[in-house]
Amino acid sequence: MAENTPKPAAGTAPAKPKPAAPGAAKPAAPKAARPGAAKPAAKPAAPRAAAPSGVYKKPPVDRPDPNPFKDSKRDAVAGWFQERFYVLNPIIDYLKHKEVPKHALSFWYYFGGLGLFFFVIQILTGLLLLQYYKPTETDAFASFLFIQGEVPFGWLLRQIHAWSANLMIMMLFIHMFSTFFMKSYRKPRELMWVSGFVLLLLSLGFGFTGYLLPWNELAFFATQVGTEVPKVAPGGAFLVEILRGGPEVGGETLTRMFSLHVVLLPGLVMLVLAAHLTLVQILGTSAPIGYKEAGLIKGYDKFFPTFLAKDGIGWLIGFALLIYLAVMFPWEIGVKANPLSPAPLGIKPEWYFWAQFQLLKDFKFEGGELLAIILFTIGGVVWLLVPFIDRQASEEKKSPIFTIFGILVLAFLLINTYRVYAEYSMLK
Ligand code: HEM
Ligand code: HEM
Repeated sequence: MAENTPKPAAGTAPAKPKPAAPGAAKPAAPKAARPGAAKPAAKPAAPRAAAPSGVYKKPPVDRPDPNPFKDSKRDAVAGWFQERFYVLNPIIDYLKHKEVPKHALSFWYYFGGLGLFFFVIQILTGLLLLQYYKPTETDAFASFLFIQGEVPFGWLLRQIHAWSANLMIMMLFIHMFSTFFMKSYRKPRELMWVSGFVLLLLSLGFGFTGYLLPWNELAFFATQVGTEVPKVAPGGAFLVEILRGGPEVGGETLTRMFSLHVVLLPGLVMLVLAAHLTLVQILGTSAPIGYKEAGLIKGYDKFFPTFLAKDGIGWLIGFALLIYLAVMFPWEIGVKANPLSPAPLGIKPEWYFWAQFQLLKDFKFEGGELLAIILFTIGGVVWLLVPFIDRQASEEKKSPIFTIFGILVLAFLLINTYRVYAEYSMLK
């Protein structure tokens, strides 16, 4: 009997129960009243031949058996779920066959998973911080001090949240550039690139909005500088007011940054992330152009469970690094923000905005800031559309021009970031 299969061995998939397809194994014959059904199944199914001639009788509908599993044994957990969610069986079967190619560059496939890992850490620690954090001008810094000094392990939570934010963004940059240089964005993975790019923007938004929350001096003035930027663009003054909740950074800004940080951004990230990860599952992992033809693929790992287990090792290493950094290199607490005091020396944003920050500093001539914003926006749009512009890669042909473009973008980011680092480390 199909439903009554012998007990499957632990770890192996239990034999698939037959879904209640119409007309499947079980004859539809005795259509017993469905439990809970309002009316008993119309009339007992009369044999078709017995219909009096001339009177049209609808043929009986062949409904699925409401419980095709009544005789099955329910002792295997996986089997129990499979009975209830059998419509998902084709998807599970599909995922079981997913494979990840092994080659010299396989190492770079771990960074997307690491970004995901640090994001999960952010959600967990963020929710715990929320139990004590108070997002008001008067209480924010005090609650932040309370978390750091009084709450049991509060200091560790805050340090983990702050370090994991940095590690997450670092992983995303590595993930983005590695997928760029492997040309993983090429057909049919364009939307993986586009959704990934949106995720990077949202994650930068997380960093920007979170930075103000401790309400210390550095965060306050950095947010003032950061929210000032759009002002030079047409309609920018309006955007600045929206961001700040008024003409200046103040309590309203804190409320806005807080709500963006803990409500809007998490919701948006979850949506886009769901799309990104679904695409990862549907389209699978790409291999660099020409690798297969040149015999450079050394084999394949099953995604479930082999690659996932390897991902897990990466997460353990990431976690160890995170705890080490959080304990050994605590982020400073600073002093409470005072909007009336003059801006102290050395105000700068988080490191992941340094390249743009430097560009704005370099373009300090008449109209320069607007030009910098325009250049950056055009650069961002081209970067977003790369999968659609790089036709060569989509035809599985090498596209060295795009590799050079990627190297230039990376060099620009690294050099400008280093310039800010060098300049500001001298101020200390
Ligand atoms: C649902 C997810 C999240 C929640 C509920 C949350 C919540 C919070 C709260 C309550 C604070 C203020 C406490 C404090 O400053 O120590 C905070 C700070 C912060 N958050 Fe989040 N957060 C989340 C996700 C993220 C993500 C994904 C990132 C970055 C990519 C991030 C980056 C930051 C940063 C940089 C700070 C300031 C850290 C500091 O200097 O103390 N957060 N977050
Ligand atoms: C929260 C942010 C992100 C998460 C959690 C994430 C997660 C992942 C994961 C788990 C994979 C599969 C394994 C791998 O190749 O690493 C993947 C693949 C991919 N991601 Fe992301 N990603 C994020 C952001 C990005 C960004 C910023 C980009 C680029 C702009 C991007 C582009 C891609 C592409 C093109 C692939 C396909 C890789 C291939 O098939 O070789 N992702 N992502």
